[in-house]
Formats: sequence, structure tokens, C-alpha cells
Amino acid sequence: MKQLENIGTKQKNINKICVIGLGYIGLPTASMLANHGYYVVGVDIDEKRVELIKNGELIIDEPGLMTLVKGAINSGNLNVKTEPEEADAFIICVPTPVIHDKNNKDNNKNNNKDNNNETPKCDLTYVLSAVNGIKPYLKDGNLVVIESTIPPKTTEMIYKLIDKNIHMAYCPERVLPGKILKELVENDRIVGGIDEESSELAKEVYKSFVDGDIYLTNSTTAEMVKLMENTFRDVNIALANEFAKVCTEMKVNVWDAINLANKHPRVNILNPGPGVGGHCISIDPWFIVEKSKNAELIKKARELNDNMPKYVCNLIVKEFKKLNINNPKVSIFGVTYKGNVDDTRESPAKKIIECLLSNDFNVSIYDPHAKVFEYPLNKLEDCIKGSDCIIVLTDHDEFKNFEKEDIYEISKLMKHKIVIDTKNILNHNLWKESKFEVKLLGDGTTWNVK
Ligand SMILES: NC(=O)c1ccc[n+]([C@@H]2O[C@H](COP(=O)([O-])OP(=O)(O)OC[C@H]3O[C@@H](n4cnc5c(N)ncnc54)[C@H](O)[C@@H]3O)[C@@H](O)[C@H]2O)c1
Ligand SMILES: CC(=O)N[C@@H]1[C@@H](OP(=O)(O)OP(=O)(O)OC[C@H]2O[C@@H](n3ccc(=O)[nH]c3=O)[C@H](O)[C@@H]2O)O[C@H](CO)[C@@H](O)[C@@H]1O
Repeated sequence: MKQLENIGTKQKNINKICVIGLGYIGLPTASMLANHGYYVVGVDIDEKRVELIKNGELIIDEPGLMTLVKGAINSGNLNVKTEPEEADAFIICVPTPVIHDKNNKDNNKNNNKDNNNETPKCDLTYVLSAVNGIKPYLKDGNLVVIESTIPPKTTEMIYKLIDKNIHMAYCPERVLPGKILKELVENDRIVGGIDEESSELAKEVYKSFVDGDIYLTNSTTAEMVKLMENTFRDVNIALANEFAKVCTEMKVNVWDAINLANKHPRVNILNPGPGVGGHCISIDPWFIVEKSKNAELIKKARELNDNMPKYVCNLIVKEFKKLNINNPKVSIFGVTYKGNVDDTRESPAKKIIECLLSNDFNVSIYDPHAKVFEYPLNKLEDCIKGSDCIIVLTDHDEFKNFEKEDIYEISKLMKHKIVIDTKNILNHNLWKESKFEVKLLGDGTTWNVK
């Protein structure tokens, strides 16, 4: 194993870049680099995905992405395949999900209070296998960049595993799904090199397409910065969710209360909802909890958000008992983790559906964006036929834009006219005009139970 400071002279010209992992992050990044003059080899272990990309077929529902990808492929600057090859730089964009490790001794040590020995931790399997995959092609002087979100000190750990005289940096990705192409160019970037030379070299690569500022730091600080950004959002959403629960108890409308509280010049409360999903905010804070014994608030917020689906389900179950509707048929509107995206990873809808099914509800699902889901997806009409209630779980534009006529047509197909809005996105007056009883998450005035 080599020491961090033991780095010799390194080559500085980067012309060819290998991007490992062609998902939501790797594919836009590879295409962007290719469209900015680099020769890029995009690598994914998923053969089907590689074939689809080669044929210019849509694999990710992200505005403008496929045009960018097709442009890159047609220019001859982007070649996609299943195996890496020699290059000047390698950028790793593979998944970093969480695993629930019951036997993690660190958990016992770090979280002595309220510890159920199941604190999730980062699954580095994909990152390590990507690193192993590029090892045979690495040469002295190459640059290796990790973009995958990882726990603090992981870049240093991986650097020590590589038996070559390379540059290395952690450059977290900060783009917002739904606005990836815009934010890829406009966002400021953090580049955390294993040393200053590595930071400078990585900055040169990103400078080719980033209009935002590029800030240099060390790799562990960059790792913390990424995790702190998503934790900040998670903790603030947890606060909004807790307010929703309290307001339901108090028979207050949390949305009105938040709106009024946000009139204060230094208050900006986020939106409550059925839970926090996606491959980022719902998992990244665990990477801090895993490494630190001081992350009490972060852990609590994560648990609170993770419990929202159960809270929503229990509220619905109790309300139906009160309404005396047995074995209700409910129509779920939206199962992606948030509005106008196709990604269902860690979606709160999954947990809510599981819970409703276990309470003998009949469940049918409509989602105009989701392509793959654990449960069958239906057309709108099939989903609502004979239904007792619509439950809106995702803020898709299609739901916001229902017009009076659409709602009337929906109402004709339903058995009972109840709609539960967990995102506060429907035009409630229009639904009421079609004789719907509207129940709003966090509005205690609309629920019979609390
Ligand atoms: N999705 C986001 O909005 C977002 C934003 C910022 C950061 N991130 C982080 O970026 C990373 C990637 O996330 P994503 O959403 O793009 O994931 P993704 O699942 O969409 O894509 C990852 C791709 O990597 C491929 N892959 C897995 N192992 C591989 C290997 N050894 N070699 C080559 N390919 C391999 C998979 O087949 C998949 O196509 C994660 O760490 C995530 O936390 C994601
Ligand atoms: C700090 C930050 O902004 N990071 C972004 C985030 O992207 P994201 O798409 O995961 O983030 P969100 O849009 O916040 O959605 C997450 C979940 O929270 C729910 N939600 C949201 C707001 C709210 O007020 N109430 C809620 O309940 C929403 O429905 C959904 O389930 O992580 C990416 C990867 O690291 C980053 O790159 C990207 O910058």
C-alpha cells in the first residue's frame, strides 16, 4: 500500500475519459464531456442498457437527456461498452445504496442509545467493483474521480487500494433530478483532491462544461459537504413532517400555518409529504450516522421521515374504519419518489401500498411517469373503476393540471368520492365541485381521526 504523500511526476494531458456507470449521473456526465471535446468511453455492466444507449433509446426520463446523448454518439466522441479501456481519466458514477447490517459492530459502538443494531450503512460494493474493474487499465499519472456519494474518508481508503502513481479526487454530483442538464452546467462544484495537484487536474476536466464556480478542497471535506447538503434537506423535511403530525392533532391546516410562518424574514419551512424517497436524501444522511457517534439529530430526522409512510397509512386505515367502508378499494396516484421523474427508488409509495395491502385494502395504481414498479401499473380508467378513494402520493404535473371535466369523468367511475392529497397539489375547489370529499395530509380539519 502506498502513502498519500508518495506521489511522483504525473502526466497532465487529459484527452480520453472513461466514465464508469451510465445511470442518472454517469450518462449525462459522459455525454456532456463528449460534447465538450473529450473522447469518452462510457462503461456500464448492464448489457441491455449499453445496447439501448447505442440505439439512442430513452432509458432515463430526464428532459433533454436523449438529445444530448444522441448528439454525443453521433459526434463520434462517445462510445459506450461493457468493459473499461485505457484512458487518461476515469470517473466513477455507480450506485451507493444502503445495506441494513444487523451485525455491524460499529453501530453498537456508535449508537449506544436507541440502538436496534440495524442502522443502515453505505454499500460500497459497486464502487469497489468499479475500482477493481479499472485497475488493469490504470497507468501512472491517470486521474481517478469518484462522483458516487460516499461516506467520509472513502476516497482516501480507495486511493490506498490502488497500486499505481495516480491522481485522485472526490467530486460530488449535486444535480436535481428533473433539472439535471441545467444544473450540471450551472451549479457550483466542489472538487476534493487527494492532493492539490489532483484537485487542479480534476478542476480542468470540469471546467470544460461547468459555468458555475469550482471550489477546491480535500477529499474528506468534499465527502462531508455532499452529505451535509442532503442532510440539511432531510432534517428540514423531517421538521415539516413533524409539524404536519402536530397540526393534524391540533385540527390546524399545516399548509396555511407554514405559509404564514414563512412570512417571517428568517423562516423557510419546507413541505410535508408522505415520506422522503429517491437514491439520495433518503439514504445519504445514514453515511454520516454510520461514521459518527455525534449524529443524533440526523438519525432522528431520518427515522421520522422513514416513518411517514406508516403514519400516512395508519391515518387512512383509521379514517376508513370511521367511515365504515370495509375492504376499501383505493387508487394510488403516483409511485415515483417525487413529481415528474420516472425513478421509483426508495419511493414512500411502496411502503404505503404494502401497509394498505396488509390492512386488507384493494390497491390499484396509476402513474404517468413510472415505467418499472414492484406492483402492476394501470391506465387511469382501470385504476379508478369502482374505487372508493384516490390517494395522491406524488406531485406530478398531470395531477396538478386535472381540469373540471377530467375530475367529473373520474368521479363517474368511482364508487365513493373521496380524495386524499398528501402533497397539497390538487385544485381542491374543483374536486369539491364534483362532490369529492377532500382530505389533506397535515390539515387536521379534514380528518375524522387524528
Ligand atoms: N440520481 C441522482 O440524482 C444523484 C445525484 C447526485 C449524486 N448521485 C450519486 O451518484 C451515484 C450514481 O447514482 P445514479 O442515480 O446515477 O445511479 P444509477 O443506478 O442510475 O446508475 C448507476 C449505473 O452504474 C452501473 N454499474 C453498477 N456497477 C457497475 C460497475 N462495476 N461498472 C460499470 N457500471 C456499473 C449500473 O448498471 C447503472 O446503470 C450514487 O452514488 C448516487 O448517490 C445521484
Ligand atoms: C440538497 C438537495 O437539494 N439535494 C438534491 C437531492 O435531489 P432529490 O431529487 O432527491 O431531492 P428532493 O427534490 O428534495 O426530493 C427528495 C424527497 O424529499 C421529498 N420532499 C422534498 C422537498 C420537500 O419540501 N418535502 C418533501 O417531502 C420529495 O418528495 C422526495 O421524496 O439529492 C440529489 C442527490 O444527492 C442532489 O444532487 C440534489 O441536489
